Amino acid sequence: MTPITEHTNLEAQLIDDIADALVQHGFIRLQHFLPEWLANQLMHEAKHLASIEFTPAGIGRNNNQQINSQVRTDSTMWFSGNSAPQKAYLDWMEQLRMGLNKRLFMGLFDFECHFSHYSIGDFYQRHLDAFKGRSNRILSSVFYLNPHWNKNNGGELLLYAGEQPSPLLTVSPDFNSCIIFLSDVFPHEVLASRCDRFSIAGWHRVNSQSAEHVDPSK
Ligand SMILES: O=C(O)CCC(=O)C(=O)O
Ligand SMILES: [Fe+2]
Repeated sequence: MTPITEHTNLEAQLIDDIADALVQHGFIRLQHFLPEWLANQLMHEAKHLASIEFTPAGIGRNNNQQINSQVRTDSTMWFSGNSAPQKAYLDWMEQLRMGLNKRLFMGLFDFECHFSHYSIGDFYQRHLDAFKGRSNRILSSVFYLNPHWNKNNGGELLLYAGEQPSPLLTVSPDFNSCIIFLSDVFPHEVLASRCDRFSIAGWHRVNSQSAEHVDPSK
């Protein structure tokens, strides 16, 4: 296996493609997003930590986080950056942050993310990750860690165009694939999963100090 210390760089071409897609469509779906060895290590870490470190996902703000099992039932663990695979993922997303700022002047300030585990029957109802002008979350990304996912497993992410009732995009949570979208543009939901489903949900944010309303996400 390739050692985790191997230097990984996001190709300029990939950042160009992401930037172009965000301008044109507001989202992009990517296969083979990370080097295979890194995706594997993240998958193993998620599976290992799921039973010992993950906790029921919260909804709401910092000090007033409530678990609302009507809205979502997954379990999560925020990245601390303490393990090599977490560091490598954060580094990858940092390169994306800088690349997008350079190309699109998005003013992205930082990135935060958590592992998610949806066990059998878990779902996340239709929601927006950010409300226009009221959140510092700008760009949502979901990276998937599920080899051999098939249609019978459910657990698709549905992405909607605004209030439209039928989805714009149905995303199967396939291993090493990723979806990136503008946080305040696309409502989305996770259909009930019929298998264990692992992912990393993350947000590139602008500086909350300069946001009109501060809306911490964790
Ligand atoms: O896991 C997914 O496909 C999406 C998760 C999500 O929407 C979120 O965590 O905000
Ligand atoms: Fe979301």
